[in-house]
Amino acid sequence: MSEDMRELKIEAARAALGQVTDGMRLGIGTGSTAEEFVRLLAERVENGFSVIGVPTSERTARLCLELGVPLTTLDDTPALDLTIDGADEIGPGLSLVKGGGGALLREKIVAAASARMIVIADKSKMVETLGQFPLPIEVNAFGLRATVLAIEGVARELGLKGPLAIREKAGESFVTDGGHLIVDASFGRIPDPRALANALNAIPGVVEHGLFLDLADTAYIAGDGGVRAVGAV
Ligand SMILES: O=C(CO)[C@H](O)[C@H](O)COP(=O)(O)O
Repeated sequence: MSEDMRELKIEAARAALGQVTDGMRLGIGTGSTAEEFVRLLAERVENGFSVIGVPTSERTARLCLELGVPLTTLDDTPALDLTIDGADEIGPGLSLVKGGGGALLREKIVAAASARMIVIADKSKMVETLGQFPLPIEVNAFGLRATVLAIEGVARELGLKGPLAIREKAGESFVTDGGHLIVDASFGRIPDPRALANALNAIPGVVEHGLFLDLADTAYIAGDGGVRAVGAV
């Protein structure tokens, strides 16, 4: 990642930090942009700021523990004030594609348990139509081939085309924190994300998918001209 790109992620994270107030219960996202947020948050915590966070992945949990950000679980703290997370694509109405880092299931559970969700990203994530980034679909390993066939079936019905790939890491199937697999669907364009989300939700082997609809309230998008807020501020 270039230094300029990292700087944009830090700027977006800094804007989101401005919305965090003392005592908040936070959902803490996953990915390189969310990690810049964790680093900034840790500096505030070191200076006496009191927050408690629910991490959306083991990776984020490790970074928080390393930097001294206090953590809790959703079982102990089931209602959160604010979740701050990155995204792979940000489309119309703050519809999102998430899951590039494979944490979409916990990310969605945490976002849904939060009163508010702020997305932080550099400007490259803004798109007119979702789908250029392959859509991550978390699936149960049991019946994988049947589930892939079912996903192909709903895609066909919705006029979507494009290969489905089982995600791999270091030559092995990638396994999520929840013990599931990820199917990356390269549809290219998803004109009706809601129809696709509903159809995927109806497939038993699909655990969750990376379409985040009606979850994000605000996005801080960093570009050359500074940080732009989209949505409610
Ligand atoms: O959904 C995610 C992880 O599951 C991330 O938020 C998404 O992949 C963006 O990551 P980055 O900030 O590194 O671009």
